Amino acid sequence: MAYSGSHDLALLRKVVVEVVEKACHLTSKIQKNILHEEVLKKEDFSPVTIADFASQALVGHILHQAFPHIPMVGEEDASALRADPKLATKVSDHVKEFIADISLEEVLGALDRGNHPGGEGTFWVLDPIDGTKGFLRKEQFAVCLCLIENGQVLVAALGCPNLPIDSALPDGEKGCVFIGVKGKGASQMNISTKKEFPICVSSSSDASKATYVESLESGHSSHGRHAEIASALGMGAPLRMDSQCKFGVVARGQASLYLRISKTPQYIWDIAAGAMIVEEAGGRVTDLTGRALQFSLGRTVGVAALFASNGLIHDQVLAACAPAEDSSHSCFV
Ligand SMILES: Nc1ncnc2c1ncn2[C@@H]1O[C@H](COP(=O)(O)OS(=O)(=O)O)[C@@H](OP(=O)(O)O)[C@H]1O
Ligand SMILES: [Mg+2]
Ligand SMILES: [Mg+2]
Ligand SMILES: [Mg+2]
Repeated sequence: MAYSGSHDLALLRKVVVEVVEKACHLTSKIQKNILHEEVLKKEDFSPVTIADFASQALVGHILHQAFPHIPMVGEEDASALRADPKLATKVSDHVKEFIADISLEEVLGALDRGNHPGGEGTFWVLDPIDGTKGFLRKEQFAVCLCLIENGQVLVAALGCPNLPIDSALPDGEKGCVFIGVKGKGASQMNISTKKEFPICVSSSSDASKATYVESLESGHSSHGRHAEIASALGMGAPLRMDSQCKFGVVARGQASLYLRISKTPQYIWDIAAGAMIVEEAGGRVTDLTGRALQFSLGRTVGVAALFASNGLIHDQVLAACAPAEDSSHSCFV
């Protein structure tokens, strides 16, 4: 449906793509030589690195300069860095490579812009590095940014620095940005050449011939439950990959289904940008009962289990989910 609100979507798109590209360059550079002491463990034992912090500070600062009145929901904040001045300086030095005159206090302030609670209204949603474990393995990760207005994602970009540009050439050139604009479709841009082309989901309605994609880490979603659903649909082995790159590969038709059956409510920064890009590419994203995801509830979407498909096989997947799922809050099996 066409957007009829007051935002200039073309301007938003330009800023979103530029800032995601910058964050891709910054994070890719850090990824090459990241040191053990540049990785911290969060309270939930998940990793966070100087690259996550630098990426959020860079994006938070640029967005604040361009749109001072729009708040941001971001995965990270500055609390760990305020307690570790040496690490804070490292982060600040990386951000300074892109914004020469930024001070350490401005870097920390830009990071803390991520503390917005979400809900109704207009705000940015940022995952400065999605798939931090993939980032540390030197595999897939994504910089994920979108703008949400009253629960609707208006503009979204997924920067995927290590994803092959052409899925038929897995050893070929890497680095793409997936872009979606509400009502205007989705596209894929080559990070180095800036060449861009429209993308669409796969046109196959035969679920048994479809490829599905899931998280690499079995702790993030239930590989066992996914396998049961895939088996009921006659599908073969999954493609495994870290991060919201999974939404990108569904959006460009490389896979027809992304299953994410977790046990904890999913954060909006892990889902919103990728889900909108799949929908703009012609696909569908719902919980396991077929309900649309809600991005106006706060920092999570309220459900633990969801999937993205090419749309054509969506009802078959819902039927395959139904026997064991009496609600969208499914559990590990
Ligand atoms: N236990 C558990 N359950 C559910 N979800 C979790 C869990 N642990 C982590 N996370 C979130 O998963 C995000 C990474 O998801 P991925 O699909 O990239 O995982 S994987 O790396 O492919 O395994 C990851 O995002 P990042 O923190 O941005 O990497 C987390 O938000
Ligand atoms: Mg994390
Ligand atoms: Mg994430
Ligand atoms: Mg993250």
